[in-house]
Amino acid sequence: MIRIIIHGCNGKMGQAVASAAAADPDIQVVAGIDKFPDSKQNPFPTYGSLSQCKETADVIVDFSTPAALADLLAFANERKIAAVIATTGFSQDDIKLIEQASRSIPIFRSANMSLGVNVMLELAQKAASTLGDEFDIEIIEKHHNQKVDSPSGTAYALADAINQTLLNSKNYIYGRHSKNQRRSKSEIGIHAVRGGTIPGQHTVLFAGSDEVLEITHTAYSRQIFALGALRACKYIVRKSPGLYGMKDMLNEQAAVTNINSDNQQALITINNIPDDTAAIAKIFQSIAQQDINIDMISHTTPVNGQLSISFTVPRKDVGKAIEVVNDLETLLPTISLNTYEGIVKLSVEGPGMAQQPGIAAKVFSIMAQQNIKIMAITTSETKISYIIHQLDEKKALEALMEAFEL
Ligand SMILES: NC(=O)C1=CN([C@@H]2O[C@H](COP(=O)(O)OP(=O)(O)OC[C@H]3O[C@@H](n4cnc5c(N)ncnc54)[C@H](O)[C@@H]3O)[C@@H](O)[C@H]2O)C=CC1
Ligand SMILES: O=C(O)C1=N[C@H](C(=O)O)C[C@H](O)C1
Repeated sequence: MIRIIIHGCNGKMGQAVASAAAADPDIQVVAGIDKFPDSKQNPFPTYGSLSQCKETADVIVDFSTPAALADLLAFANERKIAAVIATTGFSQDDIKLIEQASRSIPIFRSANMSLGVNVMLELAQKAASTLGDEFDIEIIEKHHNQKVDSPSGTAYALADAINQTLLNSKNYIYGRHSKNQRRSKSEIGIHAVRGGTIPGQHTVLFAGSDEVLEITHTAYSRQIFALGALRACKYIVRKSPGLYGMKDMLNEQAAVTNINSDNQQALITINNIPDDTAAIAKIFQSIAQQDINIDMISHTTPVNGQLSISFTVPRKDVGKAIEVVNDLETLLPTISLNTYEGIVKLSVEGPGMAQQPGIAAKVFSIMAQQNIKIMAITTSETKISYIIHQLDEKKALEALMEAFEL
């Protein structure tokens, strides 16, 4: 159970977080803080200031106002509890304060807790990297008539992400009222619309010659932000001091999304190959000439001028592959061959693996605990593949699935 304090609990978002928390069996709201503590009836103690709050908590979640930041950070630091900061409208000095505090406590900060906007940030960066030099970029955000800060924190986050992709070559222009001059190429225009109850909409518009690309995210309720904030609480509570954001959380959660096993492969190891690239090329050329498809390749570093190479081929082609290697013995007399047909290739993959250290350590620790021997390993940015004996397949898969909660 994670115990949270909601800072700004009587506001629109504070109330949305309280409702989402009530429906989450892993979260308990131990207290709320609000400048107007009596403006709502809450099922948890509600105080007018942080200094009155004596409840013990794991995380403080902030949807309040930038003016409350210093007290919030002092409270979290004194109690040594993590903070999820969702408030927007911070100044550069405020952001420095948050960075400073994150040296002592774990802090999660995001101007937008929804999943969609965080995918949108990446889409906008991708579009900017292709279109940015030739297309004009404008950001339009629409929010309810109670919103105080303008432009929205999300609009800034989108502009910053795009500008970073474009090597900070753009400057921001906020509206064009009374500017009687043409738009320059180096601008990102940012425009805020306020009205009614709109929970939040952001559009990035790439306008080119005779074509326009628009990327739009629409929030239909505040629940998406509340659920994102609770997800952030569960993430930040087990972190060491530092500043974290949605990208860190989503990458970590996407570090391993898939585990596959393939028992249609055989492993071939060629030992004592001369440490000569031409010899390695010759081996793979000969195999290719027989139309044999190779999957994994791993090799040892040379010792005494010789190395070993292991690779997998479809089981049906093992006979052909052995013949090829035997035929090479005249040209490469030192080589010797081992084949293993009773093997399985396991692949552990996930798009966030590239940004997440420790996945290989976790995978192979699990294999070690299960006493499973590893016969070959290859990796890509998003995948670790390795060979084990087929008798170990079931216990390896069960242990991996449990450890990565798949
Ligand atoms: N990161 C995200 O995904 C989202 C962020 N927000 C941001 O959250 C903030 C709050 O938004 P809303 O709930 O719509 O505003 P709101 O005005 O409805 O709520 C703010 C609450 O904070 C309280 N408050 C003001 N000063 C305080 C202080 N010194 N100590 C404690 N409480 C104080 C107010 O009394 C109010 O109840 C805004 O900055 C908004 O932009 C809003 C939605 C999503
Ligand atoms: O104030 C709001 O409502 C919202 N604020 C955040 C922002 O400023 O970007 C996030 C969301 O758009 C709703």
